[in-house]
Amino acid sequence: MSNTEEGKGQNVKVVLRCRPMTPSEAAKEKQALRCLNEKTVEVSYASLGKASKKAFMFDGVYDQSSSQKDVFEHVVKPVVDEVLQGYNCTVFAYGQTGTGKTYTMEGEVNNCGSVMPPGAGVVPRAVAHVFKYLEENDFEYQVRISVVELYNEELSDLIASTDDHCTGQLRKLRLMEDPKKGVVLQGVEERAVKSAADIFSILEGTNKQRHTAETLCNKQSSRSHQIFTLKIFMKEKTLDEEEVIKTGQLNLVDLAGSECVGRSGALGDRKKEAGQINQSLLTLGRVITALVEHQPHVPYRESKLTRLLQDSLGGKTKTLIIATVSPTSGNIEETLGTLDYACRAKNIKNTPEINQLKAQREANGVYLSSQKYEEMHTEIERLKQA
Ligand SMILES: Nc1ncnc2c1ncn2[C@@H]1O[C@H](COP(=O)(O)OP(=O)(O)OP(=O)(O)O)[C@@H](O)[C@H]1O
Repeated sequence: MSNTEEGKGQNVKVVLRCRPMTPSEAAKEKQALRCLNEKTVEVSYASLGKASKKAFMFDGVYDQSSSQKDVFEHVVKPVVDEVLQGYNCTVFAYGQTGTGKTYTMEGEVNNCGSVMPPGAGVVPRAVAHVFKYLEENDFEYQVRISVVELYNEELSDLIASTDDHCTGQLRKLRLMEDPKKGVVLQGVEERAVKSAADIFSILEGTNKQRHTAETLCNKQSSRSHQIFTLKIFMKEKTLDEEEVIKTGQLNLVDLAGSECVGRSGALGDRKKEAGQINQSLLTLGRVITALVEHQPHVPYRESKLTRLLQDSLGGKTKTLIIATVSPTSGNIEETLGTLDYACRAKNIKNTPEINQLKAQREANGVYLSSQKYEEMHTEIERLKQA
């Protein structure tokens, strides 16, 4: 994602990751997916009794042999670097249940220290990369995180719920429209953190919280969305001793399993699927269609997920989608659905802006208007004292 495209419109970036076969799949199923090169995948399937093949192109294709480190270094690290430059960025994992969304986004979160375990996914690696950068550079910074779960159109604050000492009740949140900030999560806990280790220990708590609640209300992880947000405020001095304030926000989203939607649902057959499907995921599909087809109305307001992530789809945020698929012939219909969906999403255009301000970019950073500078300065001071 290049800075030169700022303000001009930039397509959502979409990469594909295919997980390995499990031993039982390998014993009885055929491989239906083949990576032809680093950007193209070919799928083999039967259509009307005839063997067919179809190729799909993405901004990157990661096959069964790709490691967690490969995916982070090639695809996500450049996005995190943009956040450190003062952009808002979102990374979504989208795909059928069991195809590796949680593995890709979280992977092994426990035991992450200065050396990442090979299984560590996007979240711990992004966190470690952010703090390495902040600690290596000599400037003031503030980092705050929130962890929110969306299930059945109900938003819960997983950090605040952890403080409720395992009552099994999740702290509910409301979405509100703020005239200045747009859609905000009223009362969400944005926890100030001083190190990557602080975040890893919070995530151990939120994961436990999620599992406790899951057992109590018989929730399936494949039906809930999890949104991890990291906000960074940085105060730097230029060579001329001028103060520069940058802020960046990174949203890392592990979506619900896409089979909850079904292909007919994504096309708008609302009646048939009502009550069974995930409203947010269904609306996400409709929002993508509306944006790609340049429809006059984009139905962001029809679900909480799309309201929350409105800026990531057609807005000022830089967005990356990691579509995950299974390689087996048994999952071919879902795989084709994911590939179609992900290909369409490549056509969404965002118009990234630094901090959503008309900031002037110069060699040493981002210069803000004095009024905005004062606003941000006050906000940083407020956060420090909180
Ligand atoms: N690239 C991969 N390499 C090795 N194992 C993987 C990979 N992707 C997924 N797996 C394994 O496959 C299983 C399912 O993965 P995961 O739970 O991440 O799927 P999911 O898409 O998040 O499912 P759900 O929608 O139900 O939450 C896990 O045991 C995971 O460890």
